Amino acid sequence: MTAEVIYGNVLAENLRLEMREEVDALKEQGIIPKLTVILIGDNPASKSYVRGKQKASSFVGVESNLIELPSDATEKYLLELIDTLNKDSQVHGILVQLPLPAQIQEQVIIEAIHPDKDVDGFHPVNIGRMLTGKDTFLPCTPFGIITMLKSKNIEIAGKNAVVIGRSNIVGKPVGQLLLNENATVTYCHSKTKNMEEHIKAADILIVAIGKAHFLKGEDIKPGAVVIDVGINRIEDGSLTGDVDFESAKETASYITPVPKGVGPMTITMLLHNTIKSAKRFHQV
Ligand SMILES: NC(=O)C1=CN([C@@H]2O[C@H](COP(=O)(O)OP(=O)(O)OC[C@H]3O[C@@H](n4cnc5c(N)ncnc54)[C@H](OP(=O)(O)O)[C@@H]3O)[C@@H](O)[C@H]2O)C=CC1
Ligand SMILES: Nc1nc(=O)c2c([nH]1)NC[C@@H]1CN(c3ccc(C(=O)N[C@@H](CCC(=O)O)C(=O)O)cc3)C=[N+]21
Repeated sequence: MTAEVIYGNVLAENLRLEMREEVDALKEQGIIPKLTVILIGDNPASKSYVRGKQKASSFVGVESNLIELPSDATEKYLLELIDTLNKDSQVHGILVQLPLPAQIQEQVIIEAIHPDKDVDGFHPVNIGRMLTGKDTFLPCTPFGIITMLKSKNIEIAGKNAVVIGRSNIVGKPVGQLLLNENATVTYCHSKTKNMEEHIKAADILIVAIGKAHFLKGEDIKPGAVVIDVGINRIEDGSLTGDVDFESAKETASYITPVPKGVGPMTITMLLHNTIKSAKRFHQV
């Protein structure tokens, strides 16, 4: 079997075209969705993601404002900046690019962003709302993954979904969203025993660990759906996922590539959340 490739970039482009129309209509009512991105330090990967976000925002018509801080910026300064943005009625979404330098505690910053402007969906209030299945900002990468599965009418209910990785931004929330869709969810992580057995039993596999070519075609059940979240820069400078795409596509039924897979969907869901926030603020 050769898998059907789910191109996130194609789906993302279609969704962005729809969003552009929605934003045009909002602008006619005087509403301009606005996202503020805070980038601390000069990590090249972070800079590259932030550029992607800026480009996509301008395509859709979402106003996007980038605030760059030096790598020695203090937690106190960042908290004051967030407080100002929380109070700024023109700003609908605030995103602080992760990871943060060591002197700044990630959780303190995440909790300082007002839940109504937390378009990343990382605030505990929004995580709690997601957990209980309430309407909220869903974390962008997990939301993008569910949207990709649904775009291909892939059945989730009753399936064995295995998530490899348990970070707060990807692994844990994607498992929760799959559970909300009635999958039977297993999480694997660095302490998991007999991981091969879990992987072999998976109908839907989400790989989010950050290790190039970790998963091979021979590891998976024939016909499994494979979602590759990993972004790894390898020796030759190119990007590759956590999945050995060439071998896995011979065994899987559906597979996502890297690049052009989950990454562009993450950015698209960020714009979706920003537009949602603007609409909610203006009660439309
Ligand atoms: N495409 C996109 O939009 C996005 C892509 N990414 C990419 O996804 C990948 C994961 O990111 P993130 O979740 O932030 O990563 P983290 O580094 O925060 O977490 C990695 C997770 O993988 C687990 N893990 C690591 N090695 C193994 C192993 N050999 N076997 C089993 N589990 C393992 C860790 O386990 P433990 O908890 O036990 O340490 C941890 O839970 C990265 O490549 C990142 O760049 C991230 C965000 C968005
Ligand atoms: N507060 C916060 N929110 C995030 O959502 C967040 C973050 N911090 N920190 C880092 C991770 C990573 N992330 C990516 C987004 C897009 C691509 C993406 O578009 N990738 C392209 C390739 C881009 C390229 O060529 O460099 C692709 O896969 O096709 C990748 C990774 C968001 N993250």
